[in-house]
Order: sequence, then C-alpha cells, then structure tokens
Amino acid sequence: ERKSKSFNFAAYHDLETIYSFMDTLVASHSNLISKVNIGRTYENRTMYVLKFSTGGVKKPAIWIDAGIHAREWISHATAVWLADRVSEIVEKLHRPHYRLWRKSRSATSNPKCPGVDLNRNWDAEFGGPGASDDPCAEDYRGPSAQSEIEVKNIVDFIMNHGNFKSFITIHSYMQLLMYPYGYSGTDAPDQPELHDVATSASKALNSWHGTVYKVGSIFHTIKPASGASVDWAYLRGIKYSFAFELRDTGRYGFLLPADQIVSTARETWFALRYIMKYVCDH
Ligand SMILES: O=C(NO)N[C@@H](Cc1ccccc1)C(=O)O
Ligand SMILES: [Zn+2]
Repeated sequence: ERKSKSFNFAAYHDLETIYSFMDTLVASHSNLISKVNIGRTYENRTMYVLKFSTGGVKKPAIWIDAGIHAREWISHATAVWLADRVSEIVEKLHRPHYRLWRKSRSATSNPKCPGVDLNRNWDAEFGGPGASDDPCAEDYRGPSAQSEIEVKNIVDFIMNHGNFKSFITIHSYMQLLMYPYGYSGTDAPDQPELHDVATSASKALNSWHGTVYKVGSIFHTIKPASGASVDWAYLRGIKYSFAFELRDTGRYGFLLPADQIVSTARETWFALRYIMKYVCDH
C-alpha cells in the first residue's frame, strides 16, 4: 500500500515534509519516478526535481514547476497533489503490458505479482512438475488446487451437470492438438484412441488451408504441466479431453494479426467438428 496515502493533501506543508513525500513517491514507484538533485538555492537548500520517466535519454519532456514565488502556497500544494495523481496515472499506463498477460488477476502473497496460472490450478497432480509455487512465475499454480474462483466455477458447473463426454481447452500458440497427460510422460489408458481421434482431427484441419498441427500428449508435445484442466477432466472420467494450441508457430505468437482470425477459426472448426461427431458416435 503506498505510504503517500497517509499524506494530508488538504494542508500546507514545510519543505522537509514535501521532500519526504517526494521520497515516498519515488519509493513506491521506483520503476517510473526518480528524484533528481539539480543544484542548490541561494540559502543552500537542495533543489529536487521529480522525474517521471520510463527510461531513455533526452526524450521529449514536459517541465512543470511550482513555488517559484514563495508566498503562492497553493502552487506548491497543487504540485504535490499533481505529482501523486500523475504517479497513479503513469503507473497504470505502464503496468505489465496486459496484452501479454497470461494469468488471472487475484491477489497473491506477493503484492508485486498478482495472478495465478489458471491452467495449473486444477486438482490434477496439483503442485507436480511443470508448475511453480512462485507468485511471480508465469506458471504460478496458486496456493492450492481450485483456489481460484474461475477454476472452481467451471469445476462446479461440470460436476453438477455430471454428464460431459468431452472437455476441450483452446490456447495459443504452436499449432498443436494434444491429449492427457500433462503431469506425466506415462501414456493415458485411452492414449491410442485419443491419438487416433486427434490425428484425424488435425488432418481435417489441414485439409482446409494446409495448416500443419502436431499431435501428441501434452507432456511429450509441449511440456510437463501439472494442475492442468485437461488432466483434471480426463481423471474425472471425461475421456475425450483435448487441448488446442492455435496459430502460429512463433512468427507473431500471441500477437497474431486479426486478418488471420477467420481462417484460423474455420480450420479449427474442421477439427472440432470431427471430434464432436466422433464423441457423438461413441
Ligand atoms: O498456455 C499455453 N500456451 O500459451 N499452453 C498451455 C499448454 C497446455 C495445454 C493444456 C494442458 C497443459 C498445458 C499451458 O497451459 O502452458
Ligand atoms: Zn494458454
């Protein structure tokens, strides 16, 4: 919690108090704000500037000064308030780039690292290989299985219904069609059948635009991953459980251009349609 929250913006303060407020601001936004000593006054006081910057040298800048005339106290007080406000705005603008955010937004034991990887939080070998207990890790599994409301809601929905035959989770990217297990390299009991279904589905996909998918178990195809939804579903008896990794194979990665959406969706439909027909017939 930023200490500047306790600062009384509704009062006029002496120089020492204002300078200690500046130190608080810098401490709570060390990635954005620095205090620059630009020299001394006639009576030998230090002149500090609050520099708001995300780095770089001699970038186009805006100068704002306050209190050049000592008696104009509202000017100093306004500048202090503005500094606090700008620090919040700039912080929001430069928060981790959400576009590449993977995890949820839940509070964790580390205020600097919110969020849990919702594909490591399921009750399927939770805490096994391929998941981290470090809240700052991209594959942070959370404090316990199903600790995340988003996971719990899906589990409750599926368990209350009680008659799901297939569980399919769609991710990107790498162009893969995978089946259990993620938490172990051991073959699932239904591996031969699941491999056949996934292979046929990937052929149907390929027939449309020629996009090539690899097929295999999660563990062997992409990586070990414990606490994954597909494994949870399979272990709960939902046999036809698959994971898609859509386009591409790395050229654009997560930033796939919008002009590939329709062609990606259409080819994926051919694979999904095959799986859904197969599930209905078995
Ligand atoms: O999220 C991504 N890629 O972005 N890939 C999935 C791979 C996966 C899929 C299904 C089960 C386990 C693991 C992940 O959660 O790591
Ligand atoms: Zn994913």
